[in-house]
Amino acid sequence: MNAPVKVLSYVQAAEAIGAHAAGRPRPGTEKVGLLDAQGRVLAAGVVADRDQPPFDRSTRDGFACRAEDAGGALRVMGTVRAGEVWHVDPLGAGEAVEIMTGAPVPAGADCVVMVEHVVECGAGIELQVGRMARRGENIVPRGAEAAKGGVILAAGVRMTATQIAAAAACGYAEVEVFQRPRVAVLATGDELVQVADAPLPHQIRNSNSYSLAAMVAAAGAEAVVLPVARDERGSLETSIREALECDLVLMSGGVSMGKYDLVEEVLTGLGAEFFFTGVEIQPGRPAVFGRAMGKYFFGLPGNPVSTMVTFLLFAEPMIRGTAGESETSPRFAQATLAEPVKVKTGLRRFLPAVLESAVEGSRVKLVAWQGSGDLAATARANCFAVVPPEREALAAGEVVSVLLA
Ligand SMILES: Nc1nc2c(c(=O)[nH]1)N[C@H]1C(S)=C(S)[C@@H](COP(=O)(O)OP(=O)(O)OC[C@H]3O[C@@H](n4cnc5c(N)ncnc54)[C@H](O)[C@@H]3O)O[C@H]1N2
Ligand code: MOO
Repeated sequence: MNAPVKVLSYVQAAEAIGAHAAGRPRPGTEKVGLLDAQGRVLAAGVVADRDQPPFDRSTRDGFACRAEDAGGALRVMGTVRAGEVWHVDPLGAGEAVEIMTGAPVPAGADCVVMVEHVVECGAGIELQVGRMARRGENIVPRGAEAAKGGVILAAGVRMTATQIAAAAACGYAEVEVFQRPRVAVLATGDELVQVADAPLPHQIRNSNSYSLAAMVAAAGAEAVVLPVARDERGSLETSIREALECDLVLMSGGVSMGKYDLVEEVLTGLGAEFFFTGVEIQPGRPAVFGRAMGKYFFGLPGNPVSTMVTFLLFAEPMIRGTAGESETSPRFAQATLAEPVKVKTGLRRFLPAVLESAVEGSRVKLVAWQGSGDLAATARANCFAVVPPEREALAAGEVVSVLLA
């Protein structure tokens, strides 16, 4: 018995994924050293242990003074450096303290004038002609960045360098993160041989288990790579049952119309429900998403580029949701087409392309390819340019979305 046909638009499929990803139960947690938190998802919020900054902080090397006095000559009472405190009396009228970037502003001062904006005058200093000082200038007040007890990082955030630094600034030597989900990778197909084996002329090396394992790891999960399943009901069912012991299952191949495309049939026999059995995209049209024995699974089309595109669009958001991450959307950017593009309408296209990234006016150029089996061309690409389903011809200079790999 085959699964009911349910073909969605890309937007509908993405919404379905988003809804299921958001509803995942929270994984177990563990504590890890701060540097080991790179790429992990925070399970408990990081809270400011004191005001940030903890004192009124000078943002410039210069002189702390009262703005209302800065029109005249100022007596320099001493120096305060980062790591020091001005313990002498609060600043009075006409007084200044030499101050370094990062030092606490002495009591009584309400601005810092930059050293390059003053001139010496007698025993003191004065502002260069035409310069003004404003109250609060070059000072970040205590607690302006965060108040003591405020949440700096919420649970569900993925930790990269910035979040690690923010946790370090709050005194966290360790953080609580979610355990990594275990994601089964199951390639199917009688034509497949292992990478190290010599293929016969009609055989194909199994590359999908490698692309999937690498992308699963990059998404912050643990890949459990199972032996290739053969296109035979009994052994396929055994392999799928084993895969369903993991938190999430990624299968590749066997989801199209061929006589030996048995993945959906076997899943149906296991009582699976299907959320979609196709998406109006290319590559990746036959992509399948469902749930069996309480576990979500993807049947990703076997063509190597289709496998990767559908992973990025659907499987990765689901992995991120399963990992406890609150933001799960695929990463899209915008760029200008370097050359015109012509395609057939009806499917949203994700075409291998090179993004020439620039501070302004990033450009994207398609890579010539032979379709969704062309791994060699795709290996020269660094993104996929997106062509909306209703567009047949796009002109050079048009802005398009690109899916970042
Ligand atoms: N009559 C139709 N034929 C096809 C349709 C269709 O709608 N009607 N859809 C096409 C599309 S689109 C795709 S994509 C493929 C998807 O096919 P399957 O998911 O069933 O995948 P297979 O047939 O098993 O393999 C397709 C292709 O990919 C190679 N492959 C498979 N697994 C691997 C792997 N692990 N590593 C490397 N390469 C792999 C396989 O050898 C085939 O060349 O169906 C179209 N056909
Ligand atoms: O849509 Mo299939 O994924 O082209 O080759």
